[in-house]
Amino acid sequence: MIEAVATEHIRHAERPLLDAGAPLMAHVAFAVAQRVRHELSARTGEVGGRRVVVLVGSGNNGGDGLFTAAHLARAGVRTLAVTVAPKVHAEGLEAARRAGVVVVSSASSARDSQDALSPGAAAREALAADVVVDAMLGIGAQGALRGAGGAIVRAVNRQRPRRGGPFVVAIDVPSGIGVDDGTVPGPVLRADLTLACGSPAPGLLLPPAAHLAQDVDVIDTGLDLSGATSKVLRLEDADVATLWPRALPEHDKYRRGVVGVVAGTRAYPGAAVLATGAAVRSGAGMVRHVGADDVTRAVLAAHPEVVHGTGRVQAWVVGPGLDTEDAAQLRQVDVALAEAGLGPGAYFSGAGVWGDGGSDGIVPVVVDAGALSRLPERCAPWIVLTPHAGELARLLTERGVAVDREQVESAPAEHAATAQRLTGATVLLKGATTVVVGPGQVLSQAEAPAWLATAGAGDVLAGLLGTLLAGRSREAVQHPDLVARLAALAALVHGRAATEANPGGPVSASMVVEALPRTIARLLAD
Ligand SMILES: NC(=O)C1=CN([C@@H]2O[C@H](COP(=O)(O)OP(=O)(O)OC[C@H]3O[C@@H](n4cnc5c(N)ncnc54)[C@H](OP(=O)(O)O)[C@@H]3O)[C@@H](O)[C@H]2O)[C@@H](O)CC1
Ligand SMILES: Nc1ncnc2c1ncn2[C@@H]1O[C@H](COP(=O)(O)OP(=O)(O)O)[C@@H](O)[C@H]1O
Ligand SMILES: [K+]
Repeated sequence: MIEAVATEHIRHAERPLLDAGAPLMAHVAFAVAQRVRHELSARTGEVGGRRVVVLVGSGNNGGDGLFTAAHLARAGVRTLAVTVAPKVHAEGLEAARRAGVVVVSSASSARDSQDALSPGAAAREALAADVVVDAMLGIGAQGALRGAGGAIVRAVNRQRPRRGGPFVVAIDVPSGIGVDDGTVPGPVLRADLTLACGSPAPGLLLPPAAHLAQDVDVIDTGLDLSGATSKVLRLEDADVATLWPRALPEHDKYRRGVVGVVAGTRAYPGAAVLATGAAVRSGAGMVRHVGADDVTRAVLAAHPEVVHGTGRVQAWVVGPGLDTEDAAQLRQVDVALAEAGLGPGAYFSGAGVWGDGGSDGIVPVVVDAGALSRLPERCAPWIVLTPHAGELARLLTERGVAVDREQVESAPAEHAATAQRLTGATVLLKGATTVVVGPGQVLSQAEAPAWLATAGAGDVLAGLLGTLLAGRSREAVQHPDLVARLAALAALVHGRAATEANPGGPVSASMVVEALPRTIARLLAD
């Protein structure tokens, strides 16, 4: 599991080390220089004589960059440091100059001096380099990258080819991202490699900034972050075996978990086929489908093991392909929501109301697509909402927070957290990076290949999550912390199955369903 702790905790953890004189910046610079040398040699076959441009800001991130430049120059790299602020880290500057780094300034105050380089010219230098080191801003960033740095990045972004071009290494974060919320308030140089100092900042895991950070590695600076409370988590493949509901010899099909799926209409039978198929193929003990007869016929033709009609379940999946005109189906959605412990109009007033939780009547529910409009005013945390950005915007607007899809996409974590607060439910917001917010928890998963943005993929995710919640139904109700993790687990496996279905190429939702059993087996064996 990757943990990105809020930058206030990083600051707090740095303090005692810096007060004790620990050479953190020297350590970071050495590690960054090592990686740059490694990349140069892997990409060009040599280190000496290659060209590196280091973009240097006013704070300690710039200091990291200047000491990195000094190391590289000493290794024979032709190193140009472009400062983007009038004042930069003094010792770093001296070290860089002493080592033979060519230092020029793009800051507006330096424009008339001999060592000045216009942002346009600096951008050309950067584009011609083998490696660019982005050391303009770290966790001290406030708002959009301003001044010469912003101008250089805009110019580079206009001309940088999609493939080829310089390899960009960001120190700590790509400069100018929202370090705690993952927003992208202005120009940012997309990094091919991000070397986080001590701990990744939350913005490296949260979209849309996460898409600009790509490959993230952490330089261990010895920070003690054990007291950090505010964080973003990302599950890794190694976490799957710990969280997955195991098939045990003493389990019969009921104990393995029964998933009830209320999905599909005559207009959209495919959603029911995909959601039930995903539930079956991810290992549910039994899957029941509730819907019109001809929809069930389509379901049974594809998955004969599905059982038609209602009965006891350990988790519900409601909403994929739902017809909001179908009164019978909507009634069944309301029944499922009522079985979560909170019927329409009911209020959740603390765990005590539900005794020890996990009694037969209380089961987790995945609420997708058409069923999102049936939510009670307050939900238990074991109700998991699975909207995409457009659906989340609608849900928030209905609850008095008027936002559109673009606003949700520009700050997904914030809007998912608002929805979590307003509903009480756990919220899984789908996207290229999927964000899950439960009470006091934020997780982010980025396994999905871009090919997964295809019709029906969301139905597959809902069915898969249904199996996970059914398999750990009681625990999910008794320990709601588990619910957000299971939702993130579903997103991880969904993304991995999409890759496994056709590595590097197009996938259909049905192909993802097909790939689930072998993907899960591989992840459990890892
Ligand atoms: N964690 C660890 O173990 C270690 C961490 N270390 C490193 O320290 C870094 C944090 O350093 P930091 O505190 O000096 O902040 P940093 O981001 O360099 O610069 C802030 C300065 O930038 C400016 N500025 C702000 N916003 C701006 C904007 N939008 N556009 C333009 N300018 C803007 C603002 O100046 P102002 O404009 O206000 O005068 C402010 O003074 C951290 O990211 C990591 O790299 C290592 O050195 C050691 C081990
Ligand atoms: N750009 C993308 N890259 C990777 N995965 C994506 C991207 N966009 C969406 N997805 C994933 O594809 C699925 C689409 O779900 P959804 O929009 O509900 O589709 P549908 O309603 O057709 O089933 C979600 O799991 C989402 O996380
Ligand atoms: K940076």
